[in-house]
Amino acid sequence: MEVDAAEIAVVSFERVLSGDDTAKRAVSKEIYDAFSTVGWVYIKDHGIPQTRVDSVFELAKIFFDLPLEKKYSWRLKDAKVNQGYTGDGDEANGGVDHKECYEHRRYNNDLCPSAEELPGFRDTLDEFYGQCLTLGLNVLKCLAMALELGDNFFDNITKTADPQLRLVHYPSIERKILEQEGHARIIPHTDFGLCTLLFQDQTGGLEVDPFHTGEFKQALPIPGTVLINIADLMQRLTNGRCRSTIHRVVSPKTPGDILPARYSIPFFIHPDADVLIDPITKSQDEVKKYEPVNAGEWRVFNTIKNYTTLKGSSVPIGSATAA
Ligand SMILES: O=C(O)CCC(=O)C(=O)O
Ligand SMILES: [Fe+2]
Repeated sequence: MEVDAAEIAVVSFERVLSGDDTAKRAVSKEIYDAFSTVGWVYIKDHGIPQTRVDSVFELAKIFFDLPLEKKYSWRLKDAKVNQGYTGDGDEANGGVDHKECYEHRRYNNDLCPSAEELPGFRDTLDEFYGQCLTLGLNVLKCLAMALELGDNFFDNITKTADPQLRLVHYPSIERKILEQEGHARIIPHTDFGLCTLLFQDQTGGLEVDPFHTGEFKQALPIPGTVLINIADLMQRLTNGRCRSTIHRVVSPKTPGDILPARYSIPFFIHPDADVLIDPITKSQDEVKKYEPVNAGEWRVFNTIKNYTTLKGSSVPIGSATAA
């Protein structure tokens, strides 16, 4: 079945990195327009060198090519930390994902290959992590500007935040396995933090359901860009103004019975654990659409929900969406 491309704006960040205040305001509006409609935007001229992005993709390939036993020596064990390796089948939320991941953190990062085990891995990921965090916070500064929250609003709720840099490998697989009912490379879900930066390779298969009608559209790879999508806590915080939209990864639109492998690199930005996410209303009459939630509890609850291997523990909190 043919699936159209989603209408996701491509916004140049050059005017934010080197422009004046008027230029920044114009970009902020473009970003807000995207976040309040489809919930996704492509950012180009984002300042992270392509050579760096390429080197992280190469390291991901080297890492995932290691024997399974070796990868399991860094196995993610604790949802509160949510760092390390998860094998194919370890993460699922009501369906079957065909993927393996490695999660990298800045403070809690014990389950990371050492320089002896995988030369350059930790250092490169640490640096890339810093670049993603800077870019993400700059994008959030634009959003704060557009929402008139005060430019440092998001800096103030992410001071000790420990976002998660994820390497994802979707192995080459038979089309007929992936296209079974309930199976996908990653099943439909929304992300649950504030927002996600997403670097993808050229394989394709990422799809977004922008208006939750069940009509998925392709979020095509565009070289040199990073996709940014709104996640659940931002939707709650902005009382629904910014939209956390459902997405999935399915078969790429290429012919053949065997699908090629795909790699992607999401970077999930979460607020500080002690922050209360209470919807911000713009007038006295505006009704809050969501209950306040504690950001730390929210993250742990949703992580546990996603990992089939971590289901033992539980954290009392209201219902939430996936991945
Ligand atoms: O691989 C992708 O393009 C999307 C990954 C994703 O949605 C996620 O990890 O939450
Ligand atoms: Fe996602």
